[in-house]
Amino acid sequence: KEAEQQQKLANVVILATGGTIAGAGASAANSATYQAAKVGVDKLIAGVPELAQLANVRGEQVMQIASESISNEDLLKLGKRVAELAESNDVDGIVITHGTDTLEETAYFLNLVEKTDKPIVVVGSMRPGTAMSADGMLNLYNAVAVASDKQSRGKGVLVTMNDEIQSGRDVSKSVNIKTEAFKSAWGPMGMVVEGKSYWFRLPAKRHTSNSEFDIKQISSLPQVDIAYGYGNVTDTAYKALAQNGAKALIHAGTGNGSVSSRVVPALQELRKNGVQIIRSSHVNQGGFVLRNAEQPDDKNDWVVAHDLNPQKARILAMVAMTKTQDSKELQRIFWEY
Ligand SMILES: NC(=O)C[C@H](N)C(=O)O
Repeated sequence: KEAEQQQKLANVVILATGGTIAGAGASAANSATYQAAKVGVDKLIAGVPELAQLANVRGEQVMQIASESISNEDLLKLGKRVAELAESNDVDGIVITHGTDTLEETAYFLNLVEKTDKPIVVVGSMRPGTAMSADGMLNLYNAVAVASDKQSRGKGVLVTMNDEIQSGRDVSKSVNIKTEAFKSAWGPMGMVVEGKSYWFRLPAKRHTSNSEFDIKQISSLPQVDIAYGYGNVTDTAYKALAQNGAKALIHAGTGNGSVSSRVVPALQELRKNGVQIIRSSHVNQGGFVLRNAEQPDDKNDWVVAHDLNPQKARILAMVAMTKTQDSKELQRIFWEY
């Protein structure tokens, strides 16, 4: 009977990378003061015995770090392991436990480079497992539920936080102290309640199987950096980043991705020297940067990130520049993904 039941369940692999979901604090009252990346994947799985009713679950520890320290090499390592598992006949879905600080970057990266329709769900928590009202257990339970559900196939990389199913492309950490930390300007795709998914929308942008990018063909990512726009800004950071080898600079601009008159000449000069200039916005609720609005992008040969926030624009620029150095191609990619 038990063997029969196991055969019916989906096979889900949990790839653990660290973060607060694997964090531990000194006491149950420590919801914000704790160390991330302390608990191993087997202990995480053992902490939620109900997972066994959703799927045949096994875990792998890919790394054990706080997500603010994730490097491009870490992204590639994780991406390649996900691709291997996705190709395996005995894997139906993949869950990635991850720190929340850069979860939106990793989820978007995988959304761009994994050539599979199998569900890939990235999940984290805002409180460590040792805290009162820890959110990691339920978030993980929800992630496994979504990853084992056939309805989740072909919808791009997903993020389950706070009972919501979000698109890995759109979602962003918007608050750093609440459990309802993850928001998308365009709304969640669905809800997951008591282990069941309820879907409301589909992503409109290219992703996974329909993407022109493939992790198996990417061996390194170019250096792309971000510089912030604000009152009284100077061009020092932009120039220093370029001097240090940045192939593209994401301008985390004010409002419409506007650029200070004190910075414009340096960016025009950098573009002439081959550095790609990509205008995004650092507004909190989702930017919307259009070509030639605020700045003459056609004349300057700059690119706009449209609705991608600066950190997501960095991910897309890196992935795109593994294939093209042409600014028009880059802009086409920024519209399509
Ligand atoms: N809530 C968290 O996971 C934050 C932690 N600094 C991390 O990203 O690893």
